Amino acid sequence: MDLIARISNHFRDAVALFEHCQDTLSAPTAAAVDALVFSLTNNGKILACGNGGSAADAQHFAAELVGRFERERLPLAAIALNTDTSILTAVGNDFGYDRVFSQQVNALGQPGDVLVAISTSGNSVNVIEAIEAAHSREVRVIALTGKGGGKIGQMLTEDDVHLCVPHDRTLRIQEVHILLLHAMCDGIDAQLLGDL
Ligand SMILES: O=C(CO)[C@@H](O)[C@H](O)[C@H](O)[C@H](O)COP(=O)(O)O
Ligand SMILES: [Zn+2]
Repeated sequence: MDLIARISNHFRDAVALFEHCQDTLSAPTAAAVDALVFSLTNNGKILACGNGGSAADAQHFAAELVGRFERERLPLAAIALNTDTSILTAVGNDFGYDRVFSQQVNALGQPGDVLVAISTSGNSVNVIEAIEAAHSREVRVIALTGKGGGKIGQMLTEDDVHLCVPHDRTLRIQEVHILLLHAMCDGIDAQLLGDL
């Protein structure tokens, strides 16, 4: 296959997946927005975490909440748990990489907070342990997964929101995840500031 055809296939596959997710994930994403707005307007905060590309997504999302999305508004309380290299290296070195997020959820999480847990496989152990810590601290979980949801899909409660992208390729799942996170930012702004 030539390179242009190969790239063209990425567009075709992504469009098909986006159309499918439009039908299946719009309603659960609205539930995620409600959970985020309820937390943020009741003195809660948003914790976000993930590995690799999902780490980038978590910090991207936190930046849009603390800074701004499309409109000026008050800063919103959000922290990405994958950004502090001193915490990551100290906890990773002293206790193991599996604990790098749960240690921070245990340090920072309060009842009423929300953990946005991002894992395309649903099987990253440090994200799983962060969800366990969130459950033990009455922190609601919004999980962004793919590949059937993995172990994370099995451990979520009915208070949590599961946004599982029905695809097996990490790159496609990540592309939907960033759309979902942007849709959440837009939904939060619409709830707080009114429709554009
Ligand atoms: O961005 C990519 C691949 O597109 C990678 O960096 C990817 O995020 C990493 O392999 C992660 O460790 C995968 O973890 P997860 O999504 O399965 O939790
Ligand atoms: Zn990637």
